[in-house]
Parts: sequence; C-alpha cells; structure tokens
Amino acid sequence: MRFNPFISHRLLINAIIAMFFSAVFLSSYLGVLKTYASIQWLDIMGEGGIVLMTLVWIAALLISRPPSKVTTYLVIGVGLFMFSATLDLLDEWLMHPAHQWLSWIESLPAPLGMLLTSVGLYYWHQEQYVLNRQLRRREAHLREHDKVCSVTGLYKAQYLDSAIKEQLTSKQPLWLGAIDIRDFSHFNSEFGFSEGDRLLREISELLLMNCRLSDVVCRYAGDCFMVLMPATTEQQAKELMAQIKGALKHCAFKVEASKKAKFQYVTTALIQGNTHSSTDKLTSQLHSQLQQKKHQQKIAHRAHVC
Ligand SMILES: Nc1nc2c(ncn2[C@@H]2O[C@H](COP(=O)(O)OP(=O)(O)OP(=O)(O)O)[C@@H](O)[C@H]2O)c(=O)[nH]1
Repeated sequence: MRFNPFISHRLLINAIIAMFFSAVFLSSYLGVLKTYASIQWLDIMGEGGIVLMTLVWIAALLISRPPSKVTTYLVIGVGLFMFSATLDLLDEWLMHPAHQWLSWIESLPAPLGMLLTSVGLYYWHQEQYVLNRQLRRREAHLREHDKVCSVTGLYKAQYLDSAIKEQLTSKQPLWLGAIDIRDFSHFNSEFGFSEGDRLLREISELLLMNCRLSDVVCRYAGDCFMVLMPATTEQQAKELMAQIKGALKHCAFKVEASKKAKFQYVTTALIQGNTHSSTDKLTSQLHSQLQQKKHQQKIAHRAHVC
C-alpha cells in the first residue's frame, strides 16, 4: 500500500518544507556572494547530490510508511540532516564572515538528525519484529514481494512451484491441495470486481487460519488456491481440506451493496507427491483432477435442476 503524503503526512511535509526554506533563507539573507573563481564546482556536485538524495529518502519514507512514531523520527531525523546539508551546499556560493554562529547551526542539526534517525530505526526494528510474527504464515521462508499476489497477499504460483521443488527432495510424505471457488465469475458480474477482490482477500484469511504454520498457502490463479502440506499423512491432508471446505461454506461474507450474506462453495482436489514426482507433473495432475471434479459437479447440478 502507498500513502498520499499530502493527506497522510501533512504536518511532516510542512516541517520538511520549513526546514529546507529556512536553510535557504538563513544562508542567502546573511551571506555574501563569493567570487566566481572561488566556487568549487566539484564540491557543489557532491553536496548537491547529498541534499537531493536526502529529499528522495524523505519522499520514499512519506510514500511508503503510515503515520506513526517511527515515520516521525525517521523523517525529522533525515530532515535535520538535509537542513545541515543544504546550508553546507549554499556555503559554496555564499560566505558568512560576520555570522560565525551560523556554522554552529550548520553543524549541530546533522548529528541530532542522525540520533533521531537511529531512534527511529530502533523503533522500526521493534515494529518489524511484531509484523514478522504476524506475517509468519504468509512468508514461509523468504520475503520477495514480486512473488506475492497484490490482491490477497498470498504467494503466487511461481513461489509455490519453488517450494514444491524443495519439498520433493525430502523423504517426508507431501500433499498438495487445490481449492477452487464455484461460480466466481458470476459473483464478479453480479457484485463487481472490487467486491470480488474483497472476497478473495477474505477467503485468503480463512485459508491461512485453517492451515498449519508449516503449510504454504498460495493463490495459484484467478479463483484457484493451492496448499502445500509438507510432512503430512493422507488422513491429515483430507481432514485439512474438509476443514477448509467447511469453514468457507459457513463463512457469511457480507456483500457491500446488498448487505446480504453470501456463502461460498468450493471444489477441492488432493494429490500426493514423492521423490519421483516433478513440480509440473504434480500441479498439472492436480489441476486436471480439479477440472474433472468441477465437470462432474456441473453434470450433477444440471441433473438435479432437471
Ligand atoms: N475480482 C477478481 N476477479 C478475478 C481476478 N482474477 C481472475 N478473476 C476472475 O475470476 C473468474 C474465474 O472464472 P472461472 O475460471 O470461469 O471460474 P468460475 O466462474 O468460478 O467457474 P467454475 O470454477 O467453473 O465454477 C473470471 O471471471 C476472472 O475475471 C481478480 O484478481 N479479482
């Protein structure tokens, strides 16, 4: 999620603008222009680069982080560093012979800013510790945001494939389950795509809640989820899939427009993997098993309607 800094961080933006312009004002109001010959262009490039980079860091922090104590410490800390760096940069054009105290103002904010940034980083570490615990079920082993589905926060197929490959080398029994939402396209056309997204998110939460910490839950495609169950017996795998099916069946999803509860029915399939299986074979066999079950269910449904 990205934040609009002009809405979420108005005070911090004002503080940074105030710091930048007060540095420019102090230096230009009290300074005397240097001669062209004494200007060091290499220093200007180096110091200008520092100011520019600190402004980029501040922008990145304001866009990426929610309003919090950590954000305030980090932004104000980097902002004070930027204040000192701006005075330092302007020194290349302007002299302040009558105002020695200005050199104090130039030097002091930088270490203070670094201190505040360090405090911010310490709080960030604590915040991240809590977040990591919350994310434990979603991030099985590593954090790679390009392998995570932006709608549900679950891993995508690519990650599952690599997790299966890794698990297939182990001698422990391995099961792979698929869960496909029935008539999801109908749900989308009736209630809209964004409600469909919300339903996918809620289903993801429910799947995570019903799985064990060792399982890898992923959104394989559209409305199809897969669960990798390492070191699992057939009975345990069947139980887990039945629990997921039951949980979804009884979950009263409230559609925003109608406020009525919509209960979800899913088709599930299970397959066992062993050291002789390959990732592609396993997922394609599971997929065709799922398609077959869906087909059978549709025939049964038509027969029931007739
Ligand atoms: N809201 C939303 N819909 C998606 C997303 N990705 C795919 N879809 C929709 O998911 C639907 C999947 O359609 P189908 O594979 O026919 O699934 P279904 O309608 O559940 O049909 P059956 O599985 O046969 O019951 C399509 O309508 C896609 O547009 C997404 O990220 N968000």
